[in-house]
Amino acid sequence: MSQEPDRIFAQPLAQVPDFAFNEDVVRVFPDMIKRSVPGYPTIVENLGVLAAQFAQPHSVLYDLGSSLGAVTQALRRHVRTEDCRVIAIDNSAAMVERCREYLNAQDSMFQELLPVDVIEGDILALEFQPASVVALNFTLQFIAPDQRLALLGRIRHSLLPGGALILSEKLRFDDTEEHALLTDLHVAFKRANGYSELEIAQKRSAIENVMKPDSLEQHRERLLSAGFSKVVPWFQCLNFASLIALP
Ligand SMILES: C[S@@+](CC[C@H](N)C(=O)[O-])C[C@H]1O[C@@H](n2cnc3c(N)ncnc32)[C@H](O)[C@@H]1O
Ligand SMILES: O=C(O)C(=O)C[C@]1(C(=O)O)C=C[C@@H](O)C=C1
Repeated sequence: MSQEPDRIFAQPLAQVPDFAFNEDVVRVFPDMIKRSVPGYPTIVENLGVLAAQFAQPHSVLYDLGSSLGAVTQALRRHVRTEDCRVIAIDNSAAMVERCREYLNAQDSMFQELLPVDVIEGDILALEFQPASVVALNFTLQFIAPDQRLALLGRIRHSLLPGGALILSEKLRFDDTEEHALLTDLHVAFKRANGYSELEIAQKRSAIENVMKPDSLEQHRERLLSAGFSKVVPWFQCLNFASLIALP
């Protein structure tokens, strides 16, 4: 389980392909996401702390778009509620394979962790079981915009009283100046983490067709349309935020 530094976009590419969660990305993903998403370690750890407040006995905790299982590991570090289990799901075979290795390593280091199932599958086709916590940590932005409301509706339907959806996303801003300022500051964050101008530019063109961020207002309105009763932002660092949505 070697972890490599992210150099995926370091060399000039004749044509930048669309970003995909393939084996090359899997190899560098922990480094990539930490150096690309301001606040990522804080969000992940506190997602576990939040989840412990919402977890209900005898229920499922979902990690949707689990990648290498960082959120699942945080859930297992913090949630002690009786008879809960985690279902982690991702449609990238390479991510799922490596995620299982990481979780086996966590199992061998700690006792009495929540049981976990790691499923290779599409969250749009998932039949949800009654859930107390659903985490969508930087996953909804990769779902086609016209599928987002239906997915959130199905999540809302599966949530038990007292549970919560925790949704983290990159944001866009309707105010042009605010959008430009926070985009520039995000570029400065990447530069400070060692990414070159070339890496930043090529990554931008790789993700622009596959990742479509919404504004905070769009998220709030869509969550309310999906049947959630309350939307509470609990974290924002530059143009990345995390929200709690209550059933
Ligand atoms: C930015 S990563 C999520 C990061 C991860 N949640 C974390 O906190 O480390 C987005 C993930 O969503 C997965 N994904 C995208 N669309 C999906 C879908 N329809 N069904 C399942 N997984 C999906 C991708 O394969 C990728 O691993
Ligand atoms: O906006 C960017 O440049 C990003 O790298 C963001 C982001 C994300 O938010 O998920 C995009 C793809 C990678 O998974 C890691 C980070």
